[in-house]
Amino acid sequence: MSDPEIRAIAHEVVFNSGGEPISATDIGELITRVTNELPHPDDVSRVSARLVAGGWPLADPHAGQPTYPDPDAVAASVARLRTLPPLVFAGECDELREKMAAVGRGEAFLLQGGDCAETFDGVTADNVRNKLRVLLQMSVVLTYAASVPVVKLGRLAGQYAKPRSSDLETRDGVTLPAYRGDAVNGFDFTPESRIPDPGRLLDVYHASAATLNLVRAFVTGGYADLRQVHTWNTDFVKTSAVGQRYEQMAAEIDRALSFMNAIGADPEELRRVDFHSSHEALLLEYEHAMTRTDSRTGAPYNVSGHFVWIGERTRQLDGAHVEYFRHLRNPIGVKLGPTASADDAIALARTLNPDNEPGRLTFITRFGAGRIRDGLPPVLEKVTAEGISVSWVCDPMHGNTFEASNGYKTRRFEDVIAEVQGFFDVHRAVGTWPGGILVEMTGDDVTECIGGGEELTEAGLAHRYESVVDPRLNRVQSLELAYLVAEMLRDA
Ligand SMILES: O=C[C@H](O)[C@H](O)COP(=O)(O)O
Ligand SMILES: C=C(OP(=O)(O)O)C(=O)O
Repeated sequence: MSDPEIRAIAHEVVFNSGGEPISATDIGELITRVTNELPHPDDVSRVSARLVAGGWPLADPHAGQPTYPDPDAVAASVARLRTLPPLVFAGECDELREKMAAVGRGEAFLLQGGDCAETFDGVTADNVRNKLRVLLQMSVVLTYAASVPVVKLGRLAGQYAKPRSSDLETRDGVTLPAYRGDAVNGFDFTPESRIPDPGRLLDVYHASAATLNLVRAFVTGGYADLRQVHTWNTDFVKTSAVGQRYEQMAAEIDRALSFMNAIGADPEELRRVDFHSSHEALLLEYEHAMTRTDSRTGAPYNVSGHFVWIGERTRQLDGAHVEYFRHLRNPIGVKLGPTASADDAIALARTLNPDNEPGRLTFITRFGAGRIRDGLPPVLEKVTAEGISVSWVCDPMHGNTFEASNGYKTRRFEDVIAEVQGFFDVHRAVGTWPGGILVEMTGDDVTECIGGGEELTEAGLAHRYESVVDPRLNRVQSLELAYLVAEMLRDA
């Protein structure tokens, strides 16, 4: 089928909607209909591509925002969200900002981790505990092996919305709106499930509240007590090579604790940890409804998470997300991918942190293993030369995703390590502090990223692939990463 013919069909699809802007949901249905008229499946994706990317009138004023079929239902959810209690306190966000300032000064290291996309079904005690457990293990490894204070930040209790590279997903010739996270629509591949449902925004609130409640209980109620360092090392991890290495370290920590006990030292810091929550603040309806004026200072805080970030796809200087974030008092992050120039970064910093306040702004770089050594230096050098106060964090996941030969979306553990190593090397060369890592990981024994000490192969991906969007490091890979990063930190 020729381009003009495809264009004609696409035109017809648009005019079938009466010339009105049409939503992603409608497009999904229309394209499924058009599919029946097209002789070859490739033509379907060509039509989709034209509809979505070719300047057709999509009713999607803000990048990454769903188009809800019923505006009244959205208004009702937003109105309800506005009445609900905060999930975090402004004072806690201020504490985290202070900690991020220490990261920016090179006095601490950020460990930020959790699922790519949380799911409502994943809100179980086991799941939350497993994630927390591996974060605690990673944090102890980094602190003990590198003697650097670690700021612990969960990518959890709010990470329910995902930006997608395509509005549509096609399976076996059927095209539907893409899954955008449990905050928006269902993962099931049916037209009903993929319709954006604003009732889910309330589910996000309740799922986040339940998760945060449990995390708070774990970190203050004894589970995070350093004397539990052995009990975090359980089941499949304990028998792995890295689990045994951890066991030796835990024994050393035990001896040190016994010594402290013998001399009568029992600092409170050993009994509990500071732990904060973070997510990408993508859905403006939700995030805005969860923004409250702090009674102490009169300043607006997003009270759905301590730290929120702007994603790579929504960091346009004149975009809705930058405009929203500029008013918040929370510590905030911005992703910088390979297309970000030094001038982009400087303009973002000037807009989002006009007072150049330490701890307020974090740049999370995600260039990819093959590009970080060329892409990061010019940005880092120019931002530093401008005297901009920012913490630098490496996301070694999002620039390293590819589709395996068997169709699974995956990442190579080796690429993840190579990007972190590149990040450390570039910072050392420029004379700046490699402030932390943001990783997509889970506390379970999943098979989503290939490589690592257990040498997971592409064929092995099928064994236990559970992520609904991007592949995560499993618990053994996460611990291996922590040891490798600890070595890099020691050298830094
Ligand atoms: O987590 C990040 C993004 O949501 C994800 O990488 C997008 O994936 P896609 O390219 O499959 O839409
Ligand atoms: C979508 C994400 O990353 P990025 O914006 O860097 O693609 C993410 O961290 O979930």
